[in-house]
Amino acid sequence: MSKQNTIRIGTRDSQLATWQAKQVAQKLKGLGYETELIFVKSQGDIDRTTPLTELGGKGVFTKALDDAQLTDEIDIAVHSFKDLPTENPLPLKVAAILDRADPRDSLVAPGGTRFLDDPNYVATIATGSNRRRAQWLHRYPHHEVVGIRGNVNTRLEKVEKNSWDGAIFAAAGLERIDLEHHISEYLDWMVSAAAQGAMAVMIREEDTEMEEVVSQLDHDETALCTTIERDFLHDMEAGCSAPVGAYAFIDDGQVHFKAVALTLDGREQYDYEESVSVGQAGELGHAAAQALLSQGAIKVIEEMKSE
Ligand SMILES: NCc1[nH]cc(CCC(=O)O)c1CC(=O)O
Repeated sequence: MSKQNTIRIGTRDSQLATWQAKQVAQKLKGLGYETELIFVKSQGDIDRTTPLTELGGKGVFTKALDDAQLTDEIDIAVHSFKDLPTENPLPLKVAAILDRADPRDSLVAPGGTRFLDDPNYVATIATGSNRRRAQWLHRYPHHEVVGIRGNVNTRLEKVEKNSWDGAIFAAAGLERIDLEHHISEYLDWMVSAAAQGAMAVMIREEDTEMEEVVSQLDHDETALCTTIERDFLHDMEAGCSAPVGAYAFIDDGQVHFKAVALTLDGREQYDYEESVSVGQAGELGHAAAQALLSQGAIKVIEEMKSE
């Protein structure tokens, strides 16, 4: 790739996706490359009402970008890594995983969070995610969880308009577009989605020039942690809409990993927690899936498959 050629960066057109693509553009500029943004609408963005679980699940947000890449309309695509299916049959690959932002889930509660302390109050919480729903109901079995769809901005609007007590958002999504003041509480007890808060840059598999360019953006520690998380998700064979969480972080040469799988109603929860040295961490995601499946989490997967 000669530096005078402009790198065409494909992105969805939501505010968050645009912010993320601009971040990549800025980093590439810092390395001396010219870039241009190309906006691509995904089915998930066009149809904003059908629940994601019914829209065909896997890849509803990524397919349009994949197509644009395969037809050479764009050179690279910027994705929220958690939106990328763990299996990819296309001749495309992730060439860089960027330094992770805040991985946590957060609660937006326009009327405050005091209701959380009242064991008799039947709160209504909005989320479109089975993972968030199941973990919320596990902790607050007397609450009601309702579905919500849309990008970060439209979901926030819905929370302001409805009489729900709260809605759950990825903290990174709100922070990136300067909406973190809406966060009422960080849900430190909730296990995040695999790769939440991390961005991935995709290239065409054969594009060695782009690979050389983009791999300069890769962040070793984030790559290791998100690989463990996604190995776990993959082995749970549960897909992106499964009530499964996974989070790894590195501290002082140790990888700390937490994984969780729940039944959709949140009544049963299977937990895994392990710390190993960085050099030993390669199989951690696979080991966690093995452990949880043999403890009975196979039930979670069977439930997902019958949905
Ligand atoms: N599910 C959509 C999605 N994909 C990535 C993010 C936020 C940014 C990230 O987690 O990297 C969000 C919004 C959310 O979950 O609230």
